[in-house]
Amino acid sequence: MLLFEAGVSSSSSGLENQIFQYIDLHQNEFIQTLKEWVAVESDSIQPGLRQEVTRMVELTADRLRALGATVELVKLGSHKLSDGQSLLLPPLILAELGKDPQKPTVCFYGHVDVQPAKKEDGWKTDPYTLTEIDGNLYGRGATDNKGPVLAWINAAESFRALKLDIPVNLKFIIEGMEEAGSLGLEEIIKKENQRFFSDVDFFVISDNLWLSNRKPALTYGSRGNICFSVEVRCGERDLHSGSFGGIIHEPMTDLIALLDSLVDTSGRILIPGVYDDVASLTEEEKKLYEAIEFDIEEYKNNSGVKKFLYDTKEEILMHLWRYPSLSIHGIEGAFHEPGIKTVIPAKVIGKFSIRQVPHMDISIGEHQVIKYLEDVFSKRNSPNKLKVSVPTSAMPWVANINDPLYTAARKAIKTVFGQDPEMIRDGATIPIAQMFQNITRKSVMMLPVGAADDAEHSQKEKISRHNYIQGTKLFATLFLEIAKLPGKLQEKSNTTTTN
Ligand SMILES: NCC(=O)N[C@@H](Cc1c[nH]cn1)C(=O)O
Ligand SMILES: [Zn+2]
Ligand SMILES: [Zn+2]
Repeated sequence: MLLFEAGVSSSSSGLENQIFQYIDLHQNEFIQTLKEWVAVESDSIQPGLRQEVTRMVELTADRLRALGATVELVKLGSHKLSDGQSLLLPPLILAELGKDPQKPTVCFYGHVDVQPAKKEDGWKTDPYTLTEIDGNLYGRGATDNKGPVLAWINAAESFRALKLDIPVNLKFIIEGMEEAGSLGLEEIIKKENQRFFSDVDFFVISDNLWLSNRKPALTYGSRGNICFSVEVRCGERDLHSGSFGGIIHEPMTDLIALLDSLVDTSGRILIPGVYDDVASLTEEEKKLYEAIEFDIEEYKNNSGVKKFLYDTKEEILMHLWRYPSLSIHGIEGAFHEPGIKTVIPAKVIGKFSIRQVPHMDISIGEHQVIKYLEDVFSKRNSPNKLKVSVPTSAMPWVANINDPLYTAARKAIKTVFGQDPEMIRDGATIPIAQMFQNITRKSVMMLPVGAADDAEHSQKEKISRHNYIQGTKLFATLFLEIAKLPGKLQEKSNTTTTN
């Protein structure tokens, strides 16, 4: 069996200690860089902030160049906004550090765009000023995903600073549109499959959280997502509700009825056929849920919500990971500011999404939803215009946990955190996971460093100093563990799915 020649000797624990010491000593510098990154309002959702996303991508490229990496900024073109205008997408980073044919090649994916955040949303600290309170680093993007991206870069930097050979070749794919559905990404992965990705052995994504506040996790699945926009329009301009209220079919009333028809009070999706293709639950899979350590009270506390739809650990985990869910996100055109405005909006757009699971199909899901909404709408006898569109969608992903990449990660987690990881799936969507697996047929793993209470997308997003610094050590240790793997094994053993 061929071993990757990676310069790892039997004294690798001494090597690890040397690297860990360096990381501990330089932790404040690593936090300072995270502070500089969080200060960039790289919100990919609001068109007015697109320049900041591009600036953030360029800052990341500078950091990679400083590491010694070769960096390509790939143009992704533009996309259409709902008002018909077209907007440039930020470039995508493809970078590489090391090209030794004797070493395995690991490609790291991350994103440097963030969800919107405003102090007025209820943040206790300014979302774009990384603020340390009781060992936690609060700020938008701290855990999703600037912290983990920097942890990976810090890990490589630590080898360089210590003049140690990095035992793997590193590749990076860093995007600026993940939070908006990874626009333009799939095309590039297809295009680069025979070039940039051709020599990649392993893909590592660190863009999710542990299941617990304390216990590390390794992730082998994520849900997909179909995002829907439902537009109802009565005319060209808003109307005075004193002059027209009571004599017209109001778009908002139609829209609320449509949105209200989607889910029942138990959380069940009411669209006919939605559950038809959901993978059936096997006895073997059932046992996986029973064996997982999961503190319902802790998870509830993290959410700030008093009661969940389900009471048992198994039901909760299954409804997060292996069953679809439907969430309503917002209404464009609705008057949402404080005060009273007695208007009838002429056009409103409702937004909701369906998290998909194996073996649901995106196009079947789209058709089911469109047909259902048209049926519900037709029963209202409204003369208004209904338009349903799908701005973005992504497929679910499940990997084979017996892949050697997972073995390497388990060992690295045990070394750094002193305990075995919880093997988990994630209820969120990482569009690139299934793209990597489908297109490249290589091993894909998600290795989170953030804890369950990191409040991704929320008003108190944070990463703890501990997790950021231990996460940096984890990635450095992973490089060493991957270098010890038997070569070429991964060709045989990826892409098998476990539902
Ligand atoms: N950190 C991952 C994440 O939050 N991903 C988004 C991606 C997405 C899916 N549909 C639109 N964006 C998520 O909401 O899961
Ligand atoms: Zn993310
Ligand atoms: Zn996110």
